[in-house]
Amino acid sequence: MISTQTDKDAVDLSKFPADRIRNFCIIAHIDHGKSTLADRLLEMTGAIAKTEKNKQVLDKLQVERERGITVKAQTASLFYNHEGQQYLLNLIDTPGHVDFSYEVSRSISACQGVLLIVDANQGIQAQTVANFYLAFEAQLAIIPVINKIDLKNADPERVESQIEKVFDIPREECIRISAKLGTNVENVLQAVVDRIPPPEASIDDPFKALVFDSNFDHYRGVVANIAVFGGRVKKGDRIVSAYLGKTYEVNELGLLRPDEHSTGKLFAGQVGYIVAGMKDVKEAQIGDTLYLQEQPVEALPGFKPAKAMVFAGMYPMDQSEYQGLRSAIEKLTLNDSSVTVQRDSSLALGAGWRLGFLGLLHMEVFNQRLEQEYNASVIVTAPTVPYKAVLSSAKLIKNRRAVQKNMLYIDDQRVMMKYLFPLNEVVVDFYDLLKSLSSGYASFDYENAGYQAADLIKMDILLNGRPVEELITIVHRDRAYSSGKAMCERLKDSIPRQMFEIAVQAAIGSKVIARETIKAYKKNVLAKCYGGDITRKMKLLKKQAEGKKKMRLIGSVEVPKDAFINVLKRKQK
Ligand SMILES: Nc1nc2c(ncn2[C@@H]2O[C@H](COP(=O)(O)OP(=O)(O)OP(=O)(O)O)[C@@H](O)[C@H]2O)c(=O)[nH]1
Repeated sequence: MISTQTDKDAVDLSKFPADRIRNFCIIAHIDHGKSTLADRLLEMTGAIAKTEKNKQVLDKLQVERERGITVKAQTASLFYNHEGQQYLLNLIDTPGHVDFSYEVSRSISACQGVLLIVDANQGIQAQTVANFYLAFEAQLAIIPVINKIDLKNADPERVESQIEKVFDIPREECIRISAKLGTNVENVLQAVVDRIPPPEASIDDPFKALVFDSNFDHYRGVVANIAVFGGRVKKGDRIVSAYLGKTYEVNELGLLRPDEHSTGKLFAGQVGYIVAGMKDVKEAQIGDTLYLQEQPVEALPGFKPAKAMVFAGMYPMDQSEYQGLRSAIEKLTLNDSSVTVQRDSSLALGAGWRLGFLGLLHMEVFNQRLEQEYNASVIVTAPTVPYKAVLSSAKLIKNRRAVQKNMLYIDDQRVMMKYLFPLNEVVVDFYDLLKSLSSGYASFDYENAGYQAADLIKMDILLNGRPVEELITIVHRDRAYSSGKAMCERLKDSIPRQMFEIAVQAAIGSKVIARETIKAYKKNVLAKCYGGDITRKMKLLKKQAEGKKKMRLIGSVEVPKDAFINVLKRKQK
């Protein structure tokens, strides 16, 4: 699969004191070419062979290759000869999408510098700005790289002006490259050595390492990626995780090139992986500090657990698949500690879970991985965002919509605007709408601005006067009517006629705001079967009985399971 260099067994890490190490990551807006540049850097330093097969080497997951996006940050150590010296360059590839900015920030905490990639045609986009600030606030050296200069409509001049204006970085510092063709990529490697400072880490200090990523391996348990901030660690050492205070023995450790390459030890300034018998990624929390049992140190600052912002119900398509889905979700969350899982059950969909994600793409990727890697068929309900409810008898608070915070002209064609939005408005279809309204030109990023009071109400859906628990939604008062009406219409289309009339209503408190009626209809499956064929009659009756099994009874109304799925499921794009 991935061909690695042949001298890989001959690494003497003690030959790399901290001053000949550079730890950096590549940050950019989505699709600006991070993974392509990473591939070129790997090729040029001999970590991988130059073949078509090695496209997007750092994007290991199937979903990453299919969607062409990076979800999980990957790390690779590269050896680079510069002016007669050999350097160890630790490259951390990072995801570009908003949902994964948490992964970017933890990768950044292991680095001293970043390559900030900007597409020569598209120029600065929303995540270019968001990622720049993550690096800027962490006081990292920032090397602006203008990529895709081979494109016919590339305009590196204009992008350099944007970089000067928005980030206050002199245009002379920009490196123009084509990651695809390899043009000027050598200059990027030189700039990494010349402009990024080495890690300030002394081998004489006690061992101290930052966990910046972790994966779960079925045979070895947790494989944690660490940046060694001081001292040294070797196989057999007893280490402690500062957060949980648990002690472990180091079973294996080494470099990622990008495949694991066991070295038996790691020194100050180096980045690598460590296996120490941890059973769960929650034992190797991102941002946690590791130290030697006999040399306790103060934990590194800035530990910040990931926070779920979008929640959705997940149910097996059929309850007989519950165990299988449970084990698939467990396995997947073993690798992704940012997903929260709570058991849930629904009258309509049976037993399932309520899962929390960093954002919508994160949720979609999780779902796609469940289906692709675990062959699970899942019903995903409409996503919701967290609310804080103040229970009071009457007073509801003033309606708040998007509020403009500021505006900056990046150049004569582009403007950057900041708004305060209710998260609920953003997570569902805002991004798609923005993209289609702007013919794909606008880009968007968001960060959590905390809870804000809003005029939200609980909306019930009633079937013949009986509320259906799983269809309760929280809506903005202004949207209640349209969303109630849409839900009633979708239910009407999904519930078959029955022997009595069915009222489908949306209500707020005791007030009905929308109604659809399903007319009575007596379905006699035998009507067409006059004559004597008894086996055919039996067959039809059996089919009808089977159909009934797929129904749920709400009051006296039989509701097909599909109806819930149709109403609860997010609209397919
Ligand atoms: N013409 C041209 N295309 C490029 C260049 N670099 C990357 N691309 C193309 O741009 C697209 C996106 O490149 P990726 O490397 O996947 O982008 P990315 O930034 O890693 O994307 P995410 O990981 O999803 O954030 C791919 O189709 C690449 O082939 C370049 O220098 N020139």
